[in-house]
Amino acid sequence: MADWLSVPAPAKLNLMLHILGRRDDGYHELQTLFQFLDYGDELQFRQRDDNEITLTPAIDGVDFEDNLIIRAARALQALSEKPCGADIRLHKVLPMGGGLGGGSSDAATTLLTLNKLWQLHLSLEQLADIGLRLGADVPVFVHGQAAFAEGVGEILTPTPELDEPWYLVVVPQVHVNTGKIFSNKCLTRNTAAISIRTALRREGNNDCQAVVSMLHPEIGKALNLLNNFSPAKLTGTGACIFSSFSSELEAIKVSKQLPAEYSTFVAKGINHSPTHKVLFGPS
Ligand SMILES: C[C@@](CO)(OP(=O)(O)O)[C@H](O)COP(=O)(O)OP(=O)(O)OC[C@H]1O[C@@H](n2ccc(N)nc2=O)[C@H](O)[C@@H]1O
Ligand SMILES: Nc1ncnc2c1ncn2[C@@H]1O[C@H](COP(=O)(O)OP(=O)(O)O)[C@@H](O)[C@H]1O
Repeated sequence: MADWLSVPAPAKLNLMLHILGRRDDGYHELQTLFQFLDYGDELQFRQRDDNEITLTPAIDGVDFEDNLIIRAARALQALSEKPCGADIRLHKVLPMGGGLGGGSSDAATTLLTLNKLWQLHLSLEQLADIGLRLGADVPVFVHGQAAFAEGVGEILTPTPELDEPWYLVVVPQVHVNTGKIFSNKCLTRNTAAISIRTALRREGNNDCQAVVSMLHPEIGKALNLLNNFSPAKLTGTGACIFSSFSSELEAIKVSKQLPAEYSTFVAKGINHSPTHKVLFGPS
């Protein structure tokens, strides 16, 4: 029996998120700055000689074939001429619908790992194209580099020069439906394009913040509270919010001053995905 291979699926933050317009297919043109966190889910893979894919444990409320891990595995199986299967274990840490990209990161880790185990020799570009069909955020996890993203999130310019602070992330106990935020009539959709240089100065906002705070007042409340300590922003379409700090200690200190009912974690911003470090070695 083959050995288990453990591979991380990190979270991401959207350090800014501007909505520039809406395309004919309903998707929105964005500008966003992605950075990874040294915090996330963990997947374990064991190759099988038959065509079976197993996944344990199941995620509550997500059907087996709808799980992005299974959808990613199926997409690669369809491209293989020989039988290829895998047993997959998932240690889920990231909140679902939290704007931390957990599902997309799980999918990207699955694409990268099975491409290697099944010796499919697909390029990162090919895997990112497959990933984009699973979700707009999958390509950045496949490429594994902090990046400024345009289009619907698939036109990526790596930003290795981004500073790597510590973040305090607050996890409101709310599930935000991304589609509902993008279809809300109050959403701002006409922000002027900015340069990467401006984004790297962390001057951008999150255009979803007003609508998300209106639909989920508890998120607005958490933003106001965290703003008392350090400027706070929403990641993606929420629900999570974050502030940056120059040290881990400072972030922990603020987390201890928040009401006890707030669920929080502290993590470091990183420009290179730990998934790539495990699968391809240090860059
Ligand atoms: C906007 C971001 C920023 O990171 O939000 P989060 O999901 O991370 O919060 C993501 O790109 C989201 O990516 P993901 O969550 O994979 O969204 P998808 O499944 O591709 O799309 C969900 C729905 O959101 C809308 N959508 C998504 C992305 C986009 N650029 N324009 C859109 O209008 C579409 O209605 C789509 O049906
Ligand atoms: N492996 C997975 N992990 C998380 N969510 C998944 C997964 N597979 C499918 N989903 C679905 O994708 C939705 C978005 O999940 P997630 O990526 O965690 O949130 P977000 O895009 O807000 O960061 C979930 O609500 C769930 O229905």
